[in-house]
Amino acid sequence: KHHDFFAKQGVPFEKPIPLLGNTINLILQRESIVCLTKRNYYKFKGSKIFGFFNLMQPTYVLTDPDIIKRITIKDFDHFVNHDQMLANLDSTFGKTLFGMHGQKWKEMRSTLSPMFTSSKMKMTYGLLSHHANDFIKHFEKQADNGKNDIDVLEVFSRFTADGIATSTLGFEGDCVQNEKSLLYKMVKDILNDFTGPLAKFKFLLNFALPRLYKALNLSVTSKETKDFFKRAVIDVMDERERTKTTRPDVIQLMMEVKKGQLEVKNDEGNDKELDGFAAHEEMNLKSNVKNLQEIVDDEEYWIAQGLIFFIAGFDTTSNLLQSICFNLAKNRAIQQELYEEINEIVKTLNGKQVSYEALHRMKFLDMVVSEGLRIQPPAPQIDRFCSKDYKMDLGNGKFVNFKKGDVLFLPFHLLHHDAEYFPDPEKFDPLRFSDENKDSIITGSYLPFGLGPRACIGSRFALMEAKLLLFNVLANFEIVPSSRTPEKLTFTPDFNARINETVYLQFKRR
Ligand code: HEM
Repeated sequence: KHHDFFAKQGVPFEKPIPLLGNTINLILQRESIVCLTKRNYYKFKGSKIFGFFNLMQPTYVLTDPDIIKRITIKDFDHFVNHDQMLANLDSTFGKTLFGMHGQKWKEMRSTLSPMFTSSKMKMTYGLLSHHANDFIKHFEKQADNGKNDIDVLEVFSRFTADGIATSTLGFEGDCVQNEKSLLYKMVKDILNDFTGPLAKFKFLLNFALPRLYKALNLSVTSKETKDFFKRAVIDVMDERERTKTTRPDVIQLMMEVKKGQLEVKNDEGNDKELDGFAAHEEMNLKSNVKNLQEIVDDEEYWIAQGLIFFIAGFDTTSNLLQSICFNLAKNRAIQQELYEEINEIVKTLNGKQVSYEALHRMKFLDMVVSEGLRIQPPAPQIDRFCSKDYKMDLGNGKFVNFKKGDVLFLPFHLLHHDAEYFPDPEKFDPLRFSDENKDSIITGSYLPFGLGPRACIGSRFALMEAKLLLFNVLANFEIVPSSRTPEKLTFTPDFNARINETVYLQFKRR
């Protein structure tokens, strides 16, 4: 039906096959979405944009940083939302910040953003650093018991699950200390809800036959998951209200929002000096408040936010930590330089935990984390949905007319690995982010947390968590490859493009 969609616009594309479009290799699980897009990224790079048939859905792939900047920042009003498909997939997901649309999204975003400023992060830092201590003790015990070849994603997932539970949801998860932790089982189930084989089937069904999907009343989030977040968010709020207890976490901030006691100012409480290079700077949305009361009174919205903070926060950060540790094990000189920076601080601590300020002032640590986010961005691509027609000037005498309903892809991973923006892109080189070099990074070519008003709301939390864990791990252990460490990291052959290999590493006590 849409066969000539791109041809009419003069946009280059690869010939699709009926029904499956350009996704045959994805469906047959032969290659990942990243590898699939990569071929055409280089073939059509000169055109700044190319077409891709995601099954029957024509999707524009943007390859030019300047165009990405215009779509995500300057002309954001035309591209406020993500693809509606996600909201249709699951009604709870539709109420998360990620799934919300238009005016309601704007109001929710400006309501939630004060929760993620650096001043609020400092507030939750104490809870997190307590977990970092537990984590190190656990690692030491493992090392003493001779267990020294560790699946790093598994342990880091346990740490990030505990981190999100304690500082976002307001309870102790006990995932690191207790192998059989209930929360960790829940976490695995949630991940499976969204990435398991049944989820893949539901995604496909919703994509190919949306009316049938709706008629069958299917959803991705299971009843157990919804019940869990109801208990973790609504019941906890009620309990605190009843017992008049408070705790420095996101639930508390949500309670303040509900009562209208948290001031809604997007740029409040940020400390640029302490934010990492990759941190997203929140933008003022200037939205007229129309729906806020309706949102605040609907408990489904708060359950949904608990869910999205968890999904968006725990898997991404643990994947980032996995890739950084992998690269540090492979690049020992870089690891040594980072250790020396850490050790300078450790010497001043007298056994105490590093402070928020000292952690965030560490330059080399920030460079290593920024490079980790470049080489293996946990979200390898993201979409935008055109909600108002838009004529894009490609700057080479050509124009593309985006129509309401069009879907666009921003291929973060490919831009991060494009030698035009990052020379010798496969090399793990934190110096790209040194004071001398970082200003030459082109906006729109480095997007680990996305760009513009819709970028990741939790970037400061993620950076704080990753830095805190790396600090503690490297202060106590040297990371070395084991005989089971993979040579390189590749992607799962599917749309999720997760790391395919199990990354085993050894942690030697210093
Ligand atoms: C290394 C860790 C993380 C990475 C790489 C990451 C990356 C991203 C990306 C790429 C987006 C989409 C941005 C766009 O469309 O331009 C996003 C959105 C989002 N992230 Fe993160 N994220 C991380 C951690 C977190 C954490 C810790 C939280 C919460 C505690 C979080 C909450 C969210 C939410 C709620 C959204 C949707 C924002 C909206 O649509 O307004 N993320 N993230």
